Amino acid sequence: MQGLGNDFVVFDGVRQQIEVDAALVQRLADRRFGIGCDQILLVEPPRSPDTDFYYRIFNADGSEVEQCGNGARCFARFVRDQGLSDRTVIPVGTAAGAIRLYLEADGQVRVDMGAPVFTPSRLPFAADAETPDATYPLDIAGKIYQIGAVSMGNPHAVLLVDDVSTAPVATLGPLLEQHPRFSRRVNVGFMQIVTPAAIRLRVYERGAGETLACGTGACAAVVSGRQRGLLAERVQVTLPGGTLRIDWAGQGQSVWMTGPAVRVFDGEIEH
Ligand SMILES: N[C@@H](CCC[C@H](N)C(=O)O)C(=O)O
Repeated sequence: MQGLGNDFVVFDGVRQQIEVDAALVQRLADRRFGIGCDQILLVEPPRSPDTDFYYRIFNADGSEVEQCGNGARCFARFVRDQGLSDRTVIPVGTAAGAIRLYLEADGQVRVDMGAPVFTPSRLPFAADAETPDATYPLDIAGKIYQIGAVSMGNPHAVLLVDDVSTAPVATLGPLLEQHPRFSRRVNVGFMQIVTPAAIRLRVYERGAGETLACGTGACAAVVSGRQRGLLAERVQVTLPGGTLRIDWAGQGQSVWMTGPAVRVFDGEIEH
């Protein structure tokens, strides 16, 4: 499946027993020797009575993580297409808490991603104290960059750039992803503000490298832009793979993400 070109192998772990480990994920995610994907998603039975499913996410490098926005939209499309659910509103448990997926009449999927978290220790990010705009100076290879630090269930660092097309994603991305102040690594967003209602964004993802789109990255960028007083409540986020709509009313409120989710092919894996 794919959401704006951020691609996934999705497993039905409700009807079949599946053991996923890092070696299997790395093998399947390999674009030359495997199927190829940015993340592997696992649909599992619910772990609490207020949810219909449990959603697990593995990066291409084998690491299991807390949240994935584009994957959440694909998750909704998958459980409907596979006949695992006939609902249009689907509550789903994740390692980062419950989210709600809404299958819209026009084919788009809208997701209540929950409220962002700014407390540095909850990303985790090493900082003396939380700042009002959630930005922090960070020394990267001897140069100071001002980054926004936001958790959308998973950790994000957001940098402002003048032009995303020339942003140093391939060089600065990995240095920031592995920065020692982010003890569990971090997803790195490079955000260009076009107008208060439109941004361009590229994301160097933890455990996957630069992807064509990152849903939680889009949410984190809009939240960080709003915390800095630069963005409106509704923002069109243009990523290399397409456009997402992100809505965030402010502190304590859920971030809403709306966009497409596409099944590319079905298959069986022999083992
Ligand atoms: N592509 C995703 C995010 C996947 C997880 C991320 N790389 C992490 O390690 O937190 C999205 O659409 O949000």
